[in-house]
Amino acid sequence: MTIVEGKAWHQLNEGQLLEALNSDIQKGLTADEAARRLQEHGPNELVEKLGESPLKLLLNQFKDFMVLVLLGATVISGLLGEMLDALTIVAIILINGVLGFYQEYRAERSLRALKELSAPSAKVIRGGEYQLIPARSLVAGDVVLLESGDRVPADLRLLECNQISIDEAALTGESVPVVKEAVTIEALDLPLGDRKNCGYLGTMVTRGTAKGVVTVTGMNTEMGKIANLIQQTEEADTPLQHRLEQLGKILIIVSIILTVVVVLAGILHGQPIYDMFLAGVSLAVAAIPEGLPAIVTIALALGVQRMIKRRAIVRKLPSVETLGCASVICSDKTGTLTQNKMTVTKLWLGGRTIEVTGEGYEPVGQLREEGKGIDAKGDPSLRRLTQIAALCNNSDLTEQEKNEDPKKRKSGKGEPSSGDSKEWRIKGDPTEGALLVLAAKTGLAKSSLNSLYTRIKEFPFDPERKRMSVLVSHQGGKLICTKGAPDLLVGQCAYVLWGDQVVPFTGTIKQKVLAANEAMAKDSLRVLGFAFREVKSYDECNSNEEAENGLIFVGLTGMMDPPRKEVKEAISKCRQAGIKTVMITGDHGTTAEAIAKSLGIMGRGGRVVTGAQLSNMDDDELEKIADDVNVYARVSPEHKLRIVQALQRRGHVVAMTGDGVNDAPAVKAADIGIAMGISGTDVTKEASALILADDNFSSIVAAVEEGRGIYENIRKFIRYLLASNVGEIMTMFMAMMAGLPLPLVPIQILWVNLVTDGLPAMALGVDQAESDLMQHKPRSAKENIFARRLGWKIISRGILIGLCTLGAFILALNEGAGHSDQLIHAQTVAFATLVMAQLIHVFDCRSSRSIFHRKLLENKFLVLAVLSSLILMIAVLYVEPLQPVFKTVPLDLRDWALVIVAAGIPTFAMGIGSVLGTSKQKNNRKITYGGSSAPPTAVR
Ligand SMILES: Nc1ncnc2c1ncn2[C@@H]1O[C@H](COP(=O)(O)OP(=O)(O)OP(=O)(O)O)[C@@H](O)[C@H]1O
Ligand SMILES: [Ca+2]
Repeated sequence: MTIVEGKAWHQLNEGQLLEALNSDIQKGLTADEAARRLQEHGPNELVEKLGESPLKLLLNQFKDFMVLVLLGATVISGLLGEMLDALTIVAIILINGVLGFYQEYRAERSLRALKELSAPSAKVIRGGEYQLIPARSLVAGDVVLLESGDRVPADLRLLECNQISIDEAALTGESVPVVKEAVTIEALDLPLGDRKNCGYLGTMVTRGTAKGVVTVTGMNTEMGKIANLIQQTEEADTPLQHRLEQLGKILIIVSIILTVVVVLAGILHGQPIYDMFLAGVSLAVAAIPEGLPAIVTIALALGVQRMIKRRAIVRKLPSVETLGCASVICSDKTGTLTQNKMTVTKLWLGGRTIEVTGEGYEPVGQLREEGKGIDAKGDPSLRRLTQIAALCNNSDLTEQEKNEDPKKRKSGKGEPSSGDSKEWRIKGDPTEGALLVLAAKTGLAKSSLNSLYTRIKEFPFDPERKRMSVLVSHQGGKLICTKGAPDLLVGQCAYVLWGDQVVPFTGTIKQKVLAANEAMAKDSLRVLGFAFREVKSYDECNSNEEAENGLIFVGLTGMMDPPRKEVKEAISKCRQAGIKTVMITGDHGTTAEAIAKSLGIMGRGGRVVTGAQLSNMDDDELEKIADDVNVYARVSPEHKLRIVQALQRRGHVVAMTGDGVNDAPAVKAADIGIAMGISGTDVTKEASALILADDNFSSIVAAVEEGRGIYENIRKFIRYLLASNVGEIMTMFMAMMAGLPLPLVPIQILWVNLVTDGLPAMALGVDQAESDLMQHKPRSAKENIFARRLGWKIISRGILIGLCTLGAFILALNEGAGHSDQLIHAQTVAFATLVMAQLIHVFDCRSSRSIFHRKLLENKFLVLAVLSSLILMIAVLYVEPLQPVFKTVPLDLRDWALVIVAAGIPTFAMGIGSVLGTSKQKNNRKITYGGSSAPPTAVR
């Protein structure tokens, strides 16, 4: 416990506290002072247990069991006087280790960079101004603002509390949020949970707002004290990584068994024991796909980086895999499907309809009724409406310098800024901003109201009530001003303003209001209602229930919120990909439906379900209809959780967006929880697997696309690596069984493992997606990695590669009968055939169909990798000093003809077969589905 003058932080009163921290509750610290303190005390971070040091990572590469065996083999070769063998093996072990190190190091670094991207921020007052800064640069004495949904960014003493509750479960285990108060507490020894005037790093604000001063930061915080206990939660492997690790273990055992069989068979057929031992060890090393986990991590990490470029930030690596399986995307409407650039275009006031012209936030435009302009000043109900709109409002409308375009700045030769270098901007909620623009168009500025009215209290907006109110006082008295969803607001009104008369809110008038609401909603407008009443004493307004009652209804505003341009295309892409899009919105059903229709979300027979209907359904009923619903409107956040669960019970893999605190449970429950990067709260972000940097629906679809591509790429290189290994083993196995000499010498096997297997496999990890990637149904989350005939392909191509290599070996052996270098020549032919067969086969692995279905040179990395492998092979064959090392002789043109024919067979024979197969399939399909109306099916 940090003690100041013998007292703990919670015991100090405001004056003592600010003095102790040398801060100012109004102005905060100055930027200089904050920088100085940051320098002195260090960043506000929990010191992480360092990841593996690079050196340790490097040494780890040599701990591998097989590498140890290889080293043993080296020692034996050395002892037997085969110095060249020994040196080469050592060199290969070293290169292998360095490559492995590089892979893992890169994977680790990109994962760390990801972590930093989703780092939290803090709202502070510095030098008298509000700022958003990275939480790590907070210092003691900083004045911090908290609001619902925030993560507390350091340990704070709270000095102003506005109905704030904080969930401290992360610290105390207590799951009920603690109500905080800005009081001074006498008692010294209090459990953390009882220190009602403090907030602690890492806890979550569930409602209300507060202002506090940072007392301690980083490892000195309460969370810091227990950080060593909690941060050991290691990054878990993704399910795929886990499965591949198990697969790797099985493959090790199989390879060792096969190797032992090969060695024994060789010895029985009279091969020298030492040769067979070395060959066996090399074969085992080659056959074990030791690089697999690292390549998977790289494929995932690089994919994640591509996603960042497409504005989707992955917080949890396993979600990359789940993304590819998504079958339903549930999305918020406002800001995600639409632009959240609101403009009021229509008003309804006591039976009159008024059009508003002008676009964007510039307060220039006209109000017209039946084609004629109207004078706002002489229109009492209009003035009342704009007054409520501006008072019951937490946003600001300002004219600011345009952010200069960096490109222009370069070319512009310091010209004086022209007239349109300023633009109107909104600080805060666009819905409220649009209302300020409307008020300004009638000549009413919020700033001029502020001098006449004092805000006493606010009943903040919450998505449950769907309205907000303020209590203000002015010379003439006190006023409640309310705005919110009209269908709910009418229930709180007893009177209505009709012209300049206040009359009872009868059933007929209510019907008129609701009809006007519907009519605007049909035009896709977002409709808000406005109401007010005079109050005599503040006692009438202790809670929102008391305050928002017996109100006088004034009118409606309808605002346009255009759909985001890219979204329509993204939605149709989803449809082709067998992914359903569902809109979940707090907005009115008719508005939601109109927008859903314009975006193509509502299919034939689609349904709109409202929150009220949802509340009347039990979970079974919801589950029954869940597949047919396209739009959920006027929902409360807790409905979202039910929707996710219903869809999951229907067998869907659900992606769900959210922004507010109350969305967090649904976001957490979804298979892919998605938080908004701009409008989202910390709580939701922390519950999410994916953050949308631009809040944009199309970024979700981009992420799904990447997710699918990454998975397919992983399958591609698994296919390549394993087929290569099967080929290597089969060559040796069959030769030994047939009593032939060794077709490949150990050093060649090691070379193939290092060069031919390694580089191209990595290039496959970043391969372009196939063109039909988003044209077939999502794969099942339970799908085996070898599904869709991948296992069959691996084994069949592997065996074919082995057969062809062996065939070339036998032909060369027979042809060269009698020559002194007969065997070494045949071995060189086998070596070249194996390498070429793999380098041709790698192009086949890019396609789920055949080599003829992809552009050959599309993947530049692959072309480079294959070229380097080729060059290295040619070097091994033709550079004289290398020949004795790799036991090769130069090949002539006739040899090459044999090599190329033999190496081409596995890929091209199967490729031609598959082309014939596909055309047959196509014909069949036409018959089955009757032409072009065929549903999207996987052509696998
Ligand atoms: N600042 C506000 N003040 C008063 N009422 C509001 C305010 N913002 C929204 N509303 C009302 O509450 C309703 C629900 O708003 P909410 O923010 O929950 O969802 P939304 O923004 O309409 O849509 P989505 O859930 O798709 O983002 C709105 O339709 C509107 O009628
Ligand atoms: Ca290998």
